[in-house]
Amino acid sequence: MKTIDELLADGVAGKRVFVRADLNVPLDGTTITDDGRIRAVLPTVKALADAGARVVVASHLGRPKGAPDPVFSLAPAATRLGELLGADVAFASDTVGESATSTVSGLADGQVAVLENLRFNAGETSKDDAERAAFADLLAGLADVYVGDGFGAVHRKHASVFDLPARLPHYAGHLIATEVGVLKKLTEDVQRPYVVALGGAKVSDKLAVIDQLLAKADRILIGGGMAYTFLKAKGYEIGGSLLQEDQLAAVTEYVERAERTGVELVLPVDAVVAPAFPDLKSKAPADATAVAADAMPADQMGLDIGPESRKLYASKIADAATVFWNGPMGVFEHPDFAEGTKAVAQALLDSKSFTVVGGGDSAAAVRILGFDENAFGHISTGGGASLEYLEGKTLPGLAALED
Ligand SMILES: Nc1ncnc2c1ncn2[C@@H]1O[C@H](COP(=O)(O)OP(=O)(O)O)[C@@H](O)[C@H]1O
Ligand SMILES: O=C(OP(=O)(O)O)[C@H](O)COP(=O)(O)O
Repeated sequence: MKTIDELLADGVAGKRVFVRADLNVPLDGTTITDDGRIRAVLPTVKALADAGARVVVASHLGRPKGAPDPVFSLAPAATRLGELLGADVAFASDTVGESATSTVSGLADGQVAVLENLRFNAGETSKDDAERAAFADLLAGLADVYVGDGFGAVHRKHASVFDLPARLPHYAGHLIATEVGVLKKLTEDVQRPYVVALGGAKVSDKLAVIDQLLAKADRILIGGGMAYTFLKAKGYEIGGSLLQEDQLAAVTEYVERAERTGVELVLPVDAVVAPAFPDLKSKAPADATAVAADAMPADQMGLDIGPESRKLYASKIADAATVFWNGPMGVFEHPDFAEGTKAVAQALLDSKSFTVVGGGDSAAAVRILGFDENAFGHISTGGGASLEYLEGKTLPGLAALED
């Protein structure tokens, strides 16, 4: 894989360089609540701009449905990128249309532009190769060189991640090079006990990775939204909690396989429940109570691991040599459901292990809840991406950067 250092050594002055970033930041309206992913791509954008490139930054944000949707505009991220760079950043109000074309052709050497959300175009995420290729052709028209630096999206076979690099000279940016460098160590030479803590809301994606992780980790702790599919599979009432019905049989098999192979698969013994999903804006009290995992009322939903689970998970992390954690244990954005995530973050810091925290929301949670991000071994900008890398999968966005 060629890195940006080679590109810079060859000279990029005057060239249009397409930087596929992951600027998928958490938003409260148009306010960015954590800008970690924007800061993470700064070294690449700055190095290119300083070298006189015309830098075209592109990203997805959220999961719009292949058409423009103002809720998912990248405009706030473009503004923040400009503030962090200390320079004006142009913003194109579309991705491959008139605004993008004129914005890119108006760039002077050393200037930066951000395109509107890639996922406003159905071709970006299409499963149809031809539809993706057609969109990648349009993107390729905007640039001379491609730099892949959106680590959080390298597990997606999307046009800007997978198809576009094939059409342009391509290089890995600083962020991807750093992320892969750290995660590679966890696949090659992991110190044991190796504990993996999983949570979050992308339940379907994350349940699927357990299949491979069972062969790699010594202990897997299950929290967040995915816990309830396990509890349901045990026959428990889970009320209105998140449920991945089509994976009930798979999780039953995971539990059996873990028992057979001596992997500890640890489930919550209690949960913090409430009658409805909390208001994350007002943060009004949510009528939360802690109940045993096998006593969840049918008219409530599980929104965090409970106090006994917090102690249990901390004890399972305490003697680890390596911990990989992806996915908040609960709806940490609301104070009534943040304790599980806080307890796991604290347990990582209290252990003497090498700690890796992965995922946009997990990394944001660590910072928003007041932990010192530098106290962790590595904070990865990708959750699904780092998990799939640790599974040993070939990631489309990394394969596409190979020579
Ligand atoms: N029990 C739960 N029910 C619903 N949402 C949850 C639950 N636990 C955690 N979450 C949500 O999971 C989200 C993060 O999930 P995800 O995107 O999978 O993590 P990451 O970005 O770290 O990979 C957070 O916004 C949090 O509110
Ligand atoms: O937030 C992301 O992934 P993550 O939640 O696994 O860290 C990436 O931006 C990828 O987004 P996607 O899961 O909508 O493809």
